[in-house]
Amino acid sequence: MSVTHVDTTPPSPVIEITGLRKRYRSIRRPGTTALDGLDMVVHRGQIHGFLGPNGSGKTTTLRILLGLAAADHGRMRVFGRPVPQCLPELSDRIGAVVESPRFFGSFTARLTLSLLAGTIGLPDVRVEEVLTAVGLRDRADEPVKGYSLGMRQRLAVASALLKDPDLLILDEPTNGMDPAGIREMREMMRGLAADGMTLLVSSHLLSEVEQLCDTMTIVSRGRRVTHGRVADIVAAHTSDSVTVTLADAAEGARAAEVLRRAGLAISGRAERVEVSGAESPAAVTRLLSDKGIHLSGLTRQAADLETVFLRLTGTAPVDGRYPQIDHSLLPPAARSTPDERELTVTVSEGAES
Ligand SMILES: Nc1ncnc2c1ncn2[C@@H]1O[C@H](COP(=O)(O)OP(=O)(O)OP(=O)(O)O)[C@@H](O)[C@H]1O
Repeated sequence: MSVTHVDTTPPSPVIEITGLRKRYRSIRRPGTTALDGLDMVVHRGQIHGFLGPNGSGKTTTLRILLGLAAADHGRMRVFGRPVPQCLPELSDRIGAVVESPRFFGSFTARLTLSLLAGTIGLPDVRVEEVLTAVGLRDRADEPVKGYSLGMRQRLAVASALLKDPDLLILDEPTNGMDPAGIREMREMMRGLAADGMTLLVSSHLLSEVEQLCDTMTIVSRGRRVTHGRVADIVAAHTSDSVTVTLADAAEGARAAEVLRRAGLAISGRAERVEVSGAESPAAVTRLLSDKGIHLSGLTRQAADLETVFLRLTGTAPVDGRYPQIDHSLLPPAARSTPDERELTVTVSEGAES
């Protein structure tokens, strides 16, 4: 009889960042703390949104992760290997568009990619594959100088895809694009994730992250303020209010009276009554049906996403208190005190400003 061993070890995260700190120093001006103990975890197969207002440290984090800048402190692992030390051995597995893409304007996209493919020993068939993946094949023989911003971004993504990476890192990939371009970019990223790629995508727009990403890390002033599944974070900040619609204004008044007597806060008027403080929408339905009042409709009030984002990122972190995490949103296993986390931080030498 053969015995099958099932490996129950959870796969290590694709990206694991702990306590990352970076201060840009200046001789003439006071320095800037860009990262103040940032933590982030990205698991395999996710599209992970890295969300924060302008200046919150997203680009700095991505640059450090890719070895384009050095951290002052912190620990980073990609595919379980420490970086930046192991970046050379990981380079084939990571594609990134972090700096503004620059191309020779008189070259076509096909020529640009073909030259890049040649330098890493890839055949031209790979160029055709990436042109198809980013939806540029029809325009691939036009000079890049005639390309829109969205097309240039797609060309940049195509160049990052040439080596068929397992992890793709994109810094604000839809910046400056029109709605059609944003939609195309989103569909392209979803297609890549569907093929098994892990994506880390930075953005300052919650609505964009909500439409694209499975999970996210929200950062403010160089610290993580919350992280987890996008749907869970949005739900956790959704208002508990519901709007019930009754047959007419008289029925609305009766319903309002019943709900008020049950201790719920009521607003609105006529046949639409807004209720907050109920345990659940079902509790509202039950209270009313017990009194013979029947609803024509019940809607949960949607979260105002931008308000959620501002509430999370608007919290003023206190310097020296690290990290500022919304513990209420973490799964119990992930909760630890800031002090416990501080112990896991190692120092990497060699800061670059
Ligand atoms: N090379 C640099 N020298 C000095 N300060 C810098 C440098 N790069 C970034 N900063 C500062 O570090 C902070 C974080 O900047 P960073 O670009 O990482 O934020 P971001 O979240 O990517 O912002 P954005 O969404 O505007 O791109 C900001 O205060 C920024 O002004």
